[in-house]
Amino acid sequence: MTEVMIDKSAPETGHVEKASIYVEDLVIDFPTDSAIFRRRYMRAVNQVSFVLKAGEALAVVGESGSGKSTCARALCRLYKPTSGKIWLQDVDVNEQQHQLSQRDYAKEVQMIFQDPFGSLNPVHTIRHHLSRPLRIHHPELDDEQIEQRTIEIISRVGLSPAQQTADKYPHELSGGQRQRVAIARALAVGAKFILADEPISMLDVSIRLGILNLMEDMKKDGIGFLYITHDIATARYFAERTAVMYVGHMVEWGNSDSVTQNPQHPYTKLLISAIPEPGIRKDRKEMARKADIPLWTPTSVGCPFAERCLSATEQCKTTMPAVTQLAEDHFVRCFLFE
Ligand SMILES: Nc1ncnc2c1ncn2[C@@H]1O[C@H](COP(=O)(O)OP(=O)(O)OP(=O)(O)O)[C@@H](O)[C@H]1O
Repeated sequence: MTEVMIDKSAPETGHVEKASIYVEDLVIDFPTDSAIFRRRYMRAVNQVSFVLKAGEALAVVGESGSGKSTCARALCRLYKPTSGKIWLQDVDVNEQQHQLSQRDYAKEVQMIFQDPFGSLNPVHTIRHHLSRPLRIHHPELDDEQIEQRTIEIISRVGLSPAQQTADKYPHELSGGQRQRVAIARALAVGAKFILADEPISMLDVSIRLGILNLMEDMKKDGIGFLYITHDIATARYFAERTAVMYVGHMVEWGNSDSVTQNPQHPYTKLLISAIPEPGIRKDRKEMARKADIPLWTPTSVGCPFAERCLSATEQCKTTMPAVTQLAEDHFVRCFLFE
């Protein structure tokens, strides 16, 4: 696999110099029935574009069902895009002709999940969980080197004493320790990108920061993160850039400080209003209309937030707003800014 970095400019993501994983107009439809003819579909992801860069994090925030995990799964090649492209460096990862093997791809891109226990095998020790990917992805290493690397990686993710941890089984570790093992496994593979799907949401509040700080350290080693979260406050803490998704659409994105400190899209404002602040009572009823989250289909039109938006006009119900650039790295899809 070639290591050449491509130079692409992503119209929807601003100033992109050295793209690493580049997602262009990603669309993912899922069938909603099993009819052979006239099968109906829902559109889980619609025209999403973004770039993941080495050594940086992009946070994707939004409510449940907004298409965050579907994007990550498509990046892992678990779902094939209905349309749109995903590039790893200069390779189209879904290109049939020069098909990148899953093993080569997994070496670059790994996913970690909300529930680390679900991705660890209860009958195997931590040593087994880490030495196996080392053996598969680094066949040049002998047994002694594999043991040495295993212990190094366990220490690297902050689990000590490393030798004793290696002998433990997943059930003997706490939730936070298990998430560190999941991260260690991505390191054992040698992944350059980690797709972290709500990696701290199931953990005790007291240990969440430790995991975020570990991932922050890994950015310094050049690892790029897609950080999926409901929690816009941690997005700002951990990620350089933030994209806000609603019903499969990216509605606002850019530099995390701008998006979270100076939100412009009515939906981003609503999300931020949901962050609890001690001593301040907020009335979210004033921020949006009560309406069901729409089921988006390939034939849906307009802005997905129109039904809930207090500023919506007739135009919002029939036409998708274009992208407006608000600042050097701050973009929004909303007629209020056109
Ligand atoms: N394999 C699938 N088959 C059919 N529909 C799916 C599938 N995966 C996801 N969906 C639907 O796609 C939409 C987006 O789901 P997705 O899991 O990506 O959202 P999310 O933002 O990650 O939500 P959460 O935060 O709850 O994980 C949802 O309506 C979901 O029901």
